[in-house]
Amino acid sequence: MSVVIGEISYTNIRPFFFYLDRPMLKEHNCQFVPQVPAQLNNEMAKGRVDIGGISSFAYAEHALEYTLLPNLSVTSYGAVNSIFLFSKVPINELNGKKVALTWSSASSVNLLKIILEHFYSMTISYTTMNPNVGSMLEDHDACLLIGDDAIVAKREYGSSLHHYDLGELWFNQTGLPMTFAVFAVRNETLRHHPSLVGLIYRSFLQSKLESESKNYQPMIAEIVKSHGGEKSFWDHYFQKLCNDFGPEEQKGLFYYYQLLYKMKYLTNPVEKLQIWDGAISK
Ligand SMILES: C=C(O[C@@H]1C=C(C(=O)O)C=C[C@H]1O)C(=O)O
Repeated sequence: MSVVIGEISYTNIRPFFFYLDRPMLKEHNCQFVPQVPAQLNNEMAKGRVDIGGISSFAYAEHALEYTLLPNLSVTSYGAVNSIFLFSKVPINELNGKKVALTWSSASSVNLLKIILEHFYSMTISYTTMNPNVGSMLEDHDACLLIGDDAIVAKREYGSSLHHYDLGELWFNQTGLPMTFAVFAVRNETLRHHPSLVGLIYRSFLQSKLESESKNYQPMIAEIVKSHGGEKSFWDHYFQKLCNDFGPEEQKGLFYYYQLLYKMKYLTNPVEKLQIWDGAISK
């Protein structure tokens, strides 16, 4: 039986995948599934993806069925540079208005609800749509995009629309980092394949460390070719993202979960972050 690895199809997850020895992992019966976060969240919930990056919100919905992998995340301390609310009016004029949300996200969609409803005390009407600013704003006052869609939209609409970076709005209100993606494994997979989970974990960690030690340069060279944009943009983007998942990142994430539960966007509270402690020994 193979172990299915979820690979978020956005550039922000690349440091964990760029240096993976894929042929070796495939020999160990691993399979890779590249999809946007909302699809991976769903596939993991259905048991069709076993391990990999998912929206941090999806972990909260399945905290009793999944275990988090330590030291791995997509986190920002302040501006994340790829999660934007684009708006026709300044953000403080959005009360009672209509906001379109990309269907590809879970963490950022719920973070936006915290920001607008809790921090700004607004009532908003939401619609979930394809991530296309033009069609989203036909009938809405603002729209949320994430990942590479948001990076491209910022190039096009950055000077004509108000735009707000959700990582920055969160940090200004809380002083805490925001973790958008975590690495999780289904508890069932961990029970059946503990040593393979260990091998996959160490491979992610090693790829992250190698990416960092090379200052992301070989990876950025590829991204400039495949995605366009200035090298200086990508340098800044990856320098600013934090890929750790230690006590400070966990504190920010836990506070996000507490607010979501209070606002009834989570049915059950997350009592604790269950983090794998067998990572090194297995
Ligand atoms: C930083 C980002 O984080 C992503 C945002 C996610 C979400 O909103 O659910 C999920 C995974 C992350 O890769 C981004 O997409 O720009």
